[in-house]
Amino acid sequence: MNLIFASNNKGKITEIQSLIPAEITVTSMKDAGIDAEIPEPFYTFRDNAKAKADYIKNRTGQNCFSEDSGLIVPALNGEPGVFSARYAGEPSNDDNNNRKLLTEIQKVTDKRAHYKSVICLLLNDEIHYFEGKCEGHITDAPKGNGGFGYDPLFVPEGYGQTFGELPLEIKNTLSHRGKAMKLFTEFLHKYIAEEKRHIF
Ligand SMILES: O=c1[nH]c(=O)c2ncn([C@@H]3O[C@H](COP(=O)(O)OP(=O)(O)OP(=O)(O)O)[C@@H](O)[C@H]3O)c2[nH]1
Ligand SMILES: [Mg+2]
Repeated sequence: MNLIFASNNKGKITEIQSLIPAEITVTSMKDAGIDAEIPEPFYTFRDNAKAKADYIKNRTGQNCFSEDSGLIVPALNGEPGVFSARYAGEPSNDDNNNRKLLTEIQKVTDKRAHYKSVICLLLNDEIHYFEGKCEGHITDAPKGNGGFGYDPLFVPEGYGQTFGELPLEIKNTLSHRGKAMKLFTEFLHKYIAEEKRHIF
C-alpha cells in the first residue's frame, strides 16, 4: 500500500517515517511533485488535517494522509493551539515561536501543556481520523537539540528531560504523534488483512 503524506514539515516527516510499518510506503509531497503551502484556515486540528488531505487527494486522486498538530497551554487560553506553527507570525519559524512561548509562559504560574495530533486518512472513498495527546509542562529555558518545534521547551509527564533531550525512540513511545500513529497503523493492518481475505 502506498500513501502520500501531505506535509512540508521535515521533523514531522522524519517521525512519521520512523513510525510507519514496512508494508506501507509513504511518498512525500515533494516526491509526488507537489510544491505547495496548503492553506490551513480552520480552528480545529481535525478541519485543518482534512483540508491538507483533501488538497492532495484533489491534486493526485491518490490515497493520502495528513497530520495537524499543536501545543496547547491551558493557562494561555489554549495558545498556541492550531496556530502553533505560526505563533510568532508567518513564515513559520521555530526559534521565534519558542521565544514567544518563553515570554508568555513567564506570565503564568500554571506551566502545564499538552501536545495534540490528529491524523486524517483518505483511503479510497473513506475518511478516517486518529488522535493522540501527550501531557507535560513548559520549562524556563530551552534544552536539547532533538525533535523540532517546541520540543526543547516541552517536558513530558513523568520525565525530567525535554523532548529536545530525549531520543526519538523515547519520544515516539510518549508523543501525541506516536499515539495517533499507533491507532493509524493498527487500522491499516486490519484494512490490509481484510483486503487479502477478499483476494484469496
Ligand atoms: O516541538 C514540537 N514537537 C512536536 O512533536 C510537535 N507537533 C506539533 N508541533 C508544533 O505544532 C506545529 C504543527 O503545525 P502543523 O500541523 O500545521 O504542521 P506544519 O505547518 O509544521 O507542517 P504541515 O504538516 O502542515 O506541512 C509545528 O510546526 C510545531 O510548532 C510540535 N512541536
Ligand atoms: Mg501546517
